[in-house]
Amino acid sequence: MAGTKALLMLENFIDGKFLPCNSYIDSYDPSTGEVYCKVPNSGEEEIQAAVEAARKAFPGWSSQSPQERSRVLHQVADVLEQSLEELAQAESKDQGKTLALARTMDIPRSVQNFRFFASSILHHTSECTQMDHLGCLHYTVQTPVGIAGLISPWNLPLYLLTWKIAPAIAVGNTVIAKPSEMTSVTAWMLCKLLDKAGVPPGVVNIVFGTGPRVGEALVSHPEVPLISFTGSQSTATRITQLSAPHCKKLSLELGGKNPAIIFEDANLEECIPTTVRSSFANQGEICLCTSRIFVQKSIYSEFLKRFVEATRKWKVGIPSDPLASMGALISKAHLEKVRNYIKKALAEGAHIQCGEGVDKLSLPARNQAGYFMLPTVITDIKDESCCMKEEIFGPVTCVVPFDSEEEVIRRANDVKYGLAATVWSSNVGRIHRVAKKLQSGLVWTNCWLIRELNLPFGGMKSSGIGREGVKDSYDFFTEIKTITVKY
Ligand SMILES: NC(=O)C1=CN([C@@H]2O[C@H](COP(=O)(O)OP(=O)(O)OC[C@H]3O[C@@H](n4cnc5c(N)ncnc54)[C@H](O)[C@@H]3O)[C@@H](O)[C@H]2O)C=CC1
Ligand SMILES: N/C(=C\C=C\C(=O)O)C(=O)O
Repeated sequence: MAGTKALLMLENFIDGKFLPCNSYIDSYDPSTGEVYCKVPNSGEEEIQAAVEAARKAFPGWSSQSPQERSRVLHQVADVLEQSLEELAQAESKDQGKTLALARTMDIPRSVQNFRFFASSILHHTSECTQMDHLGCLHYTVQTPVGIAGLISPWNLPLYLLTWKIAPAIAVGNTVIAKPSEMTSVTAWMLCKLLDKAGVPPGVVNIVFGTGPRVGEALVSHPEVPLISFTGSQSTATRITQLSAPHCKKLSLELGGKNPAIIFEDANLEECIPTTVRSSFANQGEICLCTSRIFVQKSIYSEFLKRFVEATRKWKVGIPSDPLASMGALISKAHLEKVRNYIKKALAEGAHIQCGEGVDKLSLPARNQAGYFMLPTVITDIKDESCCMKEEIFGPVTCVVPFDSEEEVIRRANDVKYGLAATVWSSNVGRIHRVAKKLQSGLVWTNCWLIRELNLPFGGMKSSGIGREGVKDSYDFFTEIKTITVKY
């Protein structure tokens, strides 16, 4: 038809070759609501082909020296860096995030992921003990597990996919990755760059499709001894059930209901802009985003006034708008899910200080069908509300007062999640004391999202199992063995 744009057709990448699929899934541009891409709707057949390719490549790749694998990973980082703009444009169009965020966060961090593990792989040491009285020496060795199954989400597509691929292949595994069917384009673009970077065929295989179909085929495959997953708790439960008969190694990085705790001695000049960003960055679609803000009563009114003013300046716009702080949410269904939480809050008697249903969102005509909403601040809401207990994963945050340190720690911990938290105070003793008592795997104090890749990343309680980082990822993607030598 006249004016019909050609759809972007993705293909699976198996054994270093692009292969078509016999059925496809529509993939949407979140800023327009239009189908612009077709993603392979793969299944067991494609997973079996990927397993055969990964199995064939494993001996060669795992026997390479760390130095050689490091060299290849640096080359992957180089080609990603050279394609930064193209990748950023694609990520923004596919996920709905602003182009500015893709340029400054998503793609640079994808590059860093490869560089980081290319370096760290050269510095791991093993352990050794002596039993001289028995004439024994004991030492450990760590070897790659084999074929790593990697399942990544739609919120930080290339950023989180490479956070799994890089360590997995750095230690000598081969991988089968399944990105989210909603954001598959940059993974497909990565495949095109792997050959250029000298990654041997079969080392990285990317199979596209839905979770229940191809995701479960990957999770259930007996030759895939390990699954690294980031996404929702419900899916993690399913993956755990399916992998249990095979006793697979699992890393589950799940969601959060992250508190910000703001004491009366906080530096509000720093706290407010950072807490706006921690609440609404990437449309609030980051597992580390703040969605509960506890403010000490003596400064509650001042904080709320200034926080609402600052939130109203957090501009929603089309992703290519250089002035936009926030783009479109990932899907129509997700937008409705987030909006329903706001309706539930209103039904419980809460107040909407700004955003959805209060302020007006103006968009160009071609973006009216896009999945946009305003950053929304809810107050006068009870701790028992679903908006204070459940992961909304959108640009919605609740602001509530508290009196004492003991009270706020109890309330902040009173959720099933335990991923991240921020604490704001100029009293360093209080910072250490509160941070230690919070049930969170990550606590940022007087800041947010300053990432130290060398240290463990992950959550407790329903926020997941396992950690990722230099030693944690190395230990996860390898099997450790203790060898005793009697002399
Ligand atoms: N990073 C995080 O913490 C994320 C949390 N979420 C939460 O999950 C909610 C639902 O988002 P979804 O995209 O549906 O997340 P999801 O957990 O269903 O999807 C994440 C990945 O898992 C795959 N998957 C889904 N079902 C599967 C199955 N049965 N077996 C194997 N793989 C499967 C998906 O295809 C995707 O690649 C969000 O609203 C948010 O609350 C979603 C994405 C990221
Ligand atoms: N796992 C997620 C974010 C990780 C961020 C990082 O490693 O810096 C998520 O949003 O699901």
